Amino acid sequence: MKFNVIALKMPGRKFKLGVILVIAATIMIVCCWGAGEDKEEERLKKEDVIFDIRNELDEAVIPIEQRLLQLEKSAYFSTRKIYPDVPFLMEKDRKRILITGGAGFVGSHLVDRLMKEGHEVTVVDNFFTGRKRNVEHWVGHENFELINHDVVEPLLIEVDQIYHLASPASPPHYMYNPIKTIKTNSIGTLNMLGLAKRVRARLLLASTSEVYGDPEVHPQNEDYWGHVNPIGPRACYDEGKRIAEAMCYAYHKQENVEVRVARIFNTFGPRMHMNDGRVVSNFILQALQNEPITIFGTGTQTRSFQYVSDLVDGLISLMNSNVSSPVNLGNPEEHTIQEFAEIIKATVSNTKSPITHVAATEDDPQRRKPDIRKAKKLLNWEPQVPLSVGINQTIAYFSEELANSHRRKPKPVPVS
Ligand SMILES: O=c1ccn([C@@H]2O[C@H](COP(=O)(O)OP(=O)(O)O[C@H]3OC[C@@H](O)[C@H](O)[C@H]3O)[C@@H](O)[C@H]2O)c(=O)[nH]1
Repeated sequence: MKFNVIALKMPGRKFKLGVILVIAATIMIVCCWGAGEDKEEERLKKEDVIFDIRNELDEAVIPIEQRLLQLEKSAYFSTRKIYPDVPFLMEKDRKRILITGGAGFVGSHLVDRLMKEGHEVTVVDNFFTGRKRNVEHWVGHENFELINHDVVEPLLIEVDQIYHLASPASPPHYMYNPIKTIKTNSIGTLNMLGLAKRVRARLLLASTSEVYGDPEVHPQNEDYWGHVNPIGPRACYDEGKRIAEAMCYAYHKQENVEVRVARIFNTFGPRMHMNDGRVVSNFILQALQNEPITIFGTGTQTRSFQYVSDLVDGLISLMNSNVSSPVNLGNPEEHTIQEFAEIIKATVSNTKSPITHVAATEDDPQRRKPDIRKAKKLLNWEPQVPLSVGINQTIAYFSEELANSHRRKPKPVPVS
């Protein structure tokens, strides 16, 4: 408008100047306009580039985020343990139970049964022959506790019942450190009886058919006093268990401690140690690996084998009974060791193992078969699992153990 005013006031030259100014202004405006357009274009381009980068980043990041989420979920579920079903017991029915040697072969099966009944179970084990893996499926459960402790040292813990199983039980294991075996069965039992006395708990001692030694009475009933060599290689165990029984009855008489004594005959089943050294695990492992089945001596010596679940039933019945005198727990089906080797050979499919004889062991009991009339009458207990069923379960267990141990074996280093 100002240009026009000038132009109007000064016609001629002034008009030209006005026109020039108008043109210049227009050019400026157009230029500025053009520059503005360029900037806008640039901005849009930049936005496009940013958009593209974002898209590419999203494409790369989203799968990573999803994978992380999956990993988080799986870590959560793998650390969140699924326990076997445990019923809720009312306070008056729920017992606090201590199992010494509870990570061992028999002990761990007893743990399973008592946990599944809904009791509070504390395991004490020094892991000499026991293994954490036998009870690891309960670790972390609110009703379960695992204590690494040697019963040779005193222990103070509030419980209602004590199953005292702590002791090596296989001949090569208990002979490996005979002094320790004696200490475990004598001092260990003394400590547990002292605990039972203090907290007014009932104690069940896992004694053994070995208290009958190399028996002159057949089958062995609870009244038989036994035939034990007190200075032989087995003495650490059979005399150890005899003193443990004597201690139980001394505490019972003198201190009114409630005691139960189970004389356990040969027992077998899953969770026996690969290096257990007893006849059942030895023969099965030899047959599975096509190695010679080694009979110690002539093979005419006899044994009667019970499956571990039957023993667990018997132990619980005895603990909860009012029978304070010793009770045999075993399966009376008797076999010579030669027969037993043949049974294993016939049951392990496709085995090429020959049956061989090696030197007899010193003081090996020649005949053993439990008289279980007392358990039948007073506990209404007798074994339920036939030998063939138990053997098949145990073969399946050791096959799996062998497969796992081969998987775990390190690969041989190639020779360069
Ligand atoms: O490889 C073997 C192992 C063992 N045997 C024989 O098989 C028989 C049984 O021997 P084990 O080692 O299995 O067990 P034992 O009967 O000698 O002792 C057992 O008795 C009862 C329990 O208290 C104990 O678990 C254990 O001491 C013995 O006659 C033994 O000499 C073999 O012929 N070959």
